[in-house]
Amino acid sequence: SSSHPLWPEIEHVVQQQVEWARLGLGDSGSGWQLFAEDGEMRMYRREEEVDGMVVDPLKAVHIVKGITGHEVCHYFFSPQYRYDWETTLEQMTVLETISEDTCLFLQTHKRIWPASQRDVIFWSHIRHLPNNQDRDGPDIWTVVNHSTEHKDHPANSGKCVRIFLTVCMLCQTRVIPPKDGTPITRDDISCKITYCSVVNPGGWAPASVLRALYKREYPKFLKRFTAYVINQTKDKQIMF
Ligand SMILES: CCCCCc1ccc(-c2ccc(S(=O)(=O)CCO)cc2)cc1/C=C\c1ccccn1
Repeated sequence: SSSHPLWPEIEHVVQQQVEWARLGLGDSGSGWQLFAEDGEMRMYRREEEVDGMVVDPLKAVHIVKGITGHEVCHYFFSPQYRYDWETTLEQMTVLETISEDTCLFLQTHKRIWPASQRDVIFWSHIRHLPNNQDRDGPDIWTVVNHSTEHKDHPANSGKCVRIFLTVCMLCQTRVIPPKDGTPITRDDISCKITYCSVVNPGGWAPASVLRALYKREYPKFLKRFTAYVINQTKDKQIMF
């Protein structure tokens, strides 16, 4: 609810991330490097370091047929599906359900040798930004995940190194209604996904290890997640 202490930060970060996700990749001078391509999926990163740590921003654009932005955000936000598609997850705890569109998560991720195991605490917020003003404007659904602190789980108190992240899953649904006026089916819909993430690995991790991990894990994650949504929704009513 809007009275929660995190609300002002949630409002600010969501607006900022939606703007960031909707920005194109700029010209080649903006430093974005295409590092993975698979069908309609294109993944870009920028090489950035903070205090000698790799914090490469990532931006992926993918167009997926047969699903809507609402469906993508529903399966990305809802805790009950996460173990089905998040392969690097070891443990997920919902620390607080702030409202039906905002949760607080604690996640520990599988250890990636030779780095030590990581955990993260983040708020997650799902939002529909309808295009009610101009009809042909984009109808957007988004989920923003942004790391935060929690009094019961101080950083680096156990075996895990605390990481920090901001993630935005932004979706625009496209519908091409059948010419003969028959009802819209999944063959008439597609979703343009923009996935942005900045992960600060917390403690030191070798740049080469991190960059190899990102190169391997991010394409796998987005392909697996979108395939999961297609499979979960294929025999269900379309969620617009
Ligand atoms: C040396 C280890 C560096 C840090 C490892 C790591 C931990 C967590 C996370 C991470 C990535 C995406 C999310 S989310 O999009 O919010 C979905 C909800 O789970 C949450 C966490 C990333 C990464 C770093 C790389 C990496 C990249 C894609 C997949 C797996 N690992």
